[in-house]
Amino acid sequence: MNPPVALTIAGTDSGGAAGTAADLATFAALGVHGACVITAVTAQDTTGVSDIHPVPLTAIEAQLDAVFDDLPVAAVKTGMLGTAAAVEAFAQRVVKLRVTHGPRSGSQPAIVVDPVLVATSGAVLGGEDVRRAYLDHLLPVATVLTPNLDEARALLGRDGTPSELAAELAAELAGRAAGAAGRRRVATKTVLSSATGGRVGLDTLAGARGSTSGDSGSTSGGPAVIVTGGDPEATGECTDWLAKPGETPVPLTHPAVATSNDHGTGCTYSSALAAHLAHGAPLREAAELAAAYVTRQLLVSSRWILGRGRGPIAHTSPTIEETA
Ligand SMILES: Nc1ncnc2c1ncn2[C@@H]1O[C@H](COP(=O)(O)OP(=O)(O)O)[C@@H](O)[C@H]1O
Ligand SMILES: Cc1ncc(COP(=O)(O)OP(=O)(O)O)c(N)n1
Repeated sequence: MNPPVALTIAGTDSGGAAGTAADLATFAALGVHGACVITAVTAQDTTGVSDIHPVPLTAIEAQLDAVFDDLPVAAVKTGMLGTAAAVEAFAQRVVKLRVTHGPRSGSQPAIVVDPVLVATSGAVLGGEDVRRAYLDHLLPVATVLTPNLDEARALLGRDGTPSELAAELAAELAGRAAGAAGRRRVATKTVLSSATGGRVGLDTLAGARGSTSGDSGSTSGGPAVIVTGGDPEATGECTDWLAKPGETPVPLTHPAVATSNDHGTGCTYSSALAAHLAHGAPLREAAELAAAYVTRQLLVSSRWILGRGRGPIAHTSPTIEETA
């Protein structure tokens, strides 16, 4: 039987901790075939990022064409997109997929957006124009986004508790999704109407709204939001907050691992989430399974001494570790 397919759209990390290295290893560990679209090449190690080389937009588009024209992608995870143009191009692709397939065809991928802006080392991986492009274009059409606390604060431009930030982001994006859907509905109707001699299916119009079916994401037209992190050192626990538009945020708590080897944790979490969605898990269950996977991998690497800075979260096979 074929495995589900997940796609990562992200940058490389030459140190093998974050970016596509983390994403593809996580997909493989969770029984998913991983495809990858590279957006940027970074020179990076456990101490920081020393160089960033963005991939030209035409090459990103060509990679997207190659994957979507050939593979049945069940989930997409976006990581470092690097430029506002790349963010916008992928957002347009998502809208096109929804218009082409319709919301109830079963062939629409879940879209997990890790809105990467700054690495733990402090390196800027996306500037103000990228932040704006996320808000204006990609986040409103996502299934779920997974900002850490700093990213949630940056996206909203204000501070708050993690649960407040999650709820406010979900509300803000639901508003933007509704506004964008209205504009797209008019444009789509015009385009499809002329292409079909006036016949426009209701499913097609609903698909252009960016809503998601089932429980892979939100229920009312905007993305779900998971603000990750919490304060593990203070409490011995990590709490991620899951918010869906119009619903009270839900705390998802798991044990914290005492470790400084956590480089790549956010990438690993969002990829694990995409992998479980690709297997068909409902969103909350996928989030809990993703946190459990991250916790296990942080435990595996907690005693490693690799590199001069914050070492990598483990991407080794748990089976090999457990039998060593
Ligand atoms: N020390 C830790 N022990 C267990 N889980 C952790 C730890 N640190 C982060 N996590 C979990 O890893 C996932 C990614 O979170 P986060 O660290 O906020 O990402 P990022 O690397 O983007 O800052 C979340 O589920 C979070 O709860
Ligand atoms: C190429 C690349 N993409 C993303 C990140 C950020 O990684 P993340 O897992 O969110 O967190 P850090 O541990 O790096 O802060 C990255 N560093 N490089």
